[in-house]
Amino acid sequence: MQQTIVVKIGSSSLTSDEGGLNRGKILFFASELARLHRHGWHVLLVTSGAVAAGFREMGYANRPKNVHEKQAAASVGQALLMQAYHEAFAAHQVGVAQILLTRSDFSNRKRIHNASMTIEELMRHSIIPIINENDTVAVDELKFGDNDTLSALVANLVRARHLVIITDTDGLYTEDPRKNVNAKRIDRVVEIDEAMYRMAGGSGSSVGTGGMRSKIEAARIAMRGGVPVFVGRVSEPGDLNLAVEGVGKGTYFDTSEHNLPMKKQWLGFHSLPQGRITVDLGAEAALVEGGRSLLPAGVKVVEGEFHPGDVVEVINEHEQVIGRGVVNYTPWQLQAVAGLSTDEVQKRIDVHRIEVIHRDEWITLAAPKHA
Ligand SMILES: Nc1ncnc2c1ncn2[C@@H]1O[C@H](COP(=O)(O)OP(=O)(O)O)[C@@H](O)[C@H]1O
Ligand SMILES: N[C@@H](CCC(=O)OP(=O)(O)O)C(=O)O
Repeated sequence: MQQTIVVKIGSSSLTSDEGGLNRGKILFFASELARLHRHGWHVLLVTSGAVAAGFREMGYANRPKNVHEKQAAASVGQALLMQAYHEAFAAHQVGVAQILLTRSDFSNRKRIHNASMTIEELMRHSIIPIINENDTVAVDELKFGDNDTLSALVANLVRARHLVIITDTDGLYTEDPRKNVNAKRIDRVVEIDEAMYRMAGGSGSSVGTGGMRSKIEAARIAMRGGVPVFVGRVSEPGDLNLAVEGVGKGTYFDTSEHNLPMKKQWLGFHSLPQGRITVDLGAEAALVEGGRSLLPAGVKVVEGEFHPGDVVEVINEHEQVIGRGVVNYTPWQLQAVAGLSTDEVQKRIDVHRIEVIHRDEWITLAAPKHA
């Protein structure tokens, strides 16, 4: 069976700070990807660069910050981006297709199933799907913002053998290497913790958006889906092959212990929460460290209009998201019994299940606290 590889290329690798596409770089990446394709891989490309490619043509001097300006620039730039890839891949007799996705597509089982069927059909015809966020319709709170997270969700969706995130630095450093020349590269990561997020700064260029922080977040999502990740530089012919062979210029995120069942992947990374529950310290420890269910006693605040069976986000007393789960109560039931012992709850209301969220329908999203 052919193996699938997802490659994400960031704006900083395709364009310049002044805007506009760098055609030389597009030709280079197309030849690197075509090489993998020839070697028998199913290749999926997740590419940024639409806003960066389009803003000059729109008449803006710099990358716009306002959402509508960005969306307009992206709709000009997306066409330029696809045209450039189409020409570049045609030189290798490889066809390409455009797929634009938003987070809400991943939350809807039917839509994501359709996207996945389309991708399979394209791959059967040896066509490379080129994926970007659908910037025109993505509303603020649903936006991936950067494409790192999108690439991880795609990699989990197609059960990729590898996710390669190409950027303009050769991996994750102990600090932003643009700010501290003495920062050291981390060659291999087996577990992502809070200390790692603290090492990562924002974007180093004026065209990129996510910085290393969003790459770590992407690596965390992909690792939990069982997909190993490489984050680094691909700048010389053959570099992409080296990255896939485990000797690339970058950081490798290992997956040996991180395989989540599909149901929990959906819960954690694709579902769209319908409400928020704030829990106390004891409940946080029970959920995150004890692997236990959430009981009414630990509930402090209930927000949103959800129904039993919906997914809700759970936050701690510091307003940090600690995870998500399928809720068994309506908001009014939960408000009526928040903070009460199980005996008290059973006296007051009639619920199908006593657990607010059962541990089998829960996923922890907070990074482990050690280090
Ligand atoms: N700890 C770190 N290690 C490596 N790079 C970092 C770190 N913290 C911040 N960065 C910055 O992240 C940038 C890459 O992210 P970004 O500009 O968003 O690229 P892309 O467009 O490829 O997504 C690097 O140029 C670097 O300046
Ligand atoms: N969808 C946007 C992606 C925004 C972006 O800059 O992302 P990235 O370069 O991955 O940090 C675009 O194509 O411009």
